[in-house]
Amino acid sequence: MGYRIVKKLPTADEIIEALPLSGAGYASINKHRQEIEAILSGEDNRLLVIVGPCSAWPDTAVIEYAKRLKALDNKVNHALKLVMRVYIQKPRTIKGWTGPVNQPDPLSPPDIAAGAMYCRKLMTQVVEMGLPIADEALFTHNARGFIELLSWVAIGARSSEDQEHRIFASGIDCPVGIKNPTHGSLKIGVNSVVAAQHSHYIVLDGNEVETDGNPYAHIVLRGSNDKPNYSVEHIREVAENYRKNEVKNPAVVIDVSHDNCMINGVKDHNAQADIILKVIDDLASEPELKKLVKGFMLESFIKPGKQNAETANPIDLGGLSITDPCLGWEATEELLLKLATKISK
Ligand SMILES: O=C[C@H](O)[C@H](O)COP(=O)(O)O
Ligand SMILES: C=C(OP(=O)(O)O)C(=O)O
Repeated sequence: MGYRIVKKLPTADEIIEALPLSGAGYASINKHRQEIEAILSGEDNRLLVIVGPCSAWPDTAVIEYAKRLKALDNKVNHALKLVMRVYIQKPRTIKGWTGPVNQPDPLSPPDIAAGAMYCRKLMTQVVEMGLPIADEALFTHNARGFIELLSWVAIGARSSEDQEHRIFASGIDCPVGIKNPTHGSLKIGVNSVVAAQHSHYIVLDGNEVETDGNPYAHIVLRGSNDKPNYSVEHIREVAENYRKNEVKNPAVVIDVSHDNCMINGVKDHNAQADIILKVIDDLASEPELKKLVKGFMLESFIKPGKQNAETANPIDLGGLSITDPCLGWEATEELLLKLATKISK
């Protein structure tokens, strides 16, 4: 075999038993999922905003961010449904740190047992604060113990055409946003949504299993090849593909980070705020498309920008991203207050 066993890991049951979630925590997840489903189906007119750090590290800064987001939520929840990114697993374009779930200290060697405990503890703490949380379902074979804690799940741009990820999305009881693939085809992005909305037969724990199909699967536009895809034309192309495929609960979320915030080949975290406001303005004269756009995603942390964990000396532990650059807290707060006012008019 082309691998070596490093050590035995705790089972998902052992991790859950060591770091349980309260009954109130589970009840709040159910309520958040239902509210997000109501936004996606058009019953609730609020905008879904998935916001938070690119990667959930370090835990102290993530908790500090969650406290600030919770306080802001009290001011904007009449107009916005905030969901915090607690992203514990990171895909890479080629290679690099794959998130705290595998390496809870990015400056020390991987330690998956410690990573599981770090992530479950962090996620349960944020859920117990009453905030809904989101993560990318990247390592799907390793999902139990984390996936139940989420109120919104992403399938990433590098995974969206992958059959295992589509089928995984079809079998989870949680709204799932599927990114357009990195090469940008919106037709393939919509195909992924259609696949996730259908049921599939798979092998699971030695059983033949039929998944239910996920009626709340929707596309997330994140740009491609250094170019944006949040224009009215791009949204119209999704709408046409949705119609042809009779997609249930047709919805689009626009991720204003990633290739959507590229300026001259570099991610400009500050551009995220302007893009959201521009999309809202552009949609004002497109009532049908406006109905389709149910929300936004942005990458935001306490401090603006990013640092390189390998070269930073000393590393900043106060909420400065070690993966994609993030909008800082002050700019995030200003943007979300402005957005809530703008859409309430
Ligand atoms: O959101 C994070 C990154 O865009 C994604 O993980 C890829 O990162 P990389 O291009 O730095 O590898
Ligand atoms: C990696 C992410 O996005 P994408 O899959 O769009 O690159 C992310 O949202 O953290």
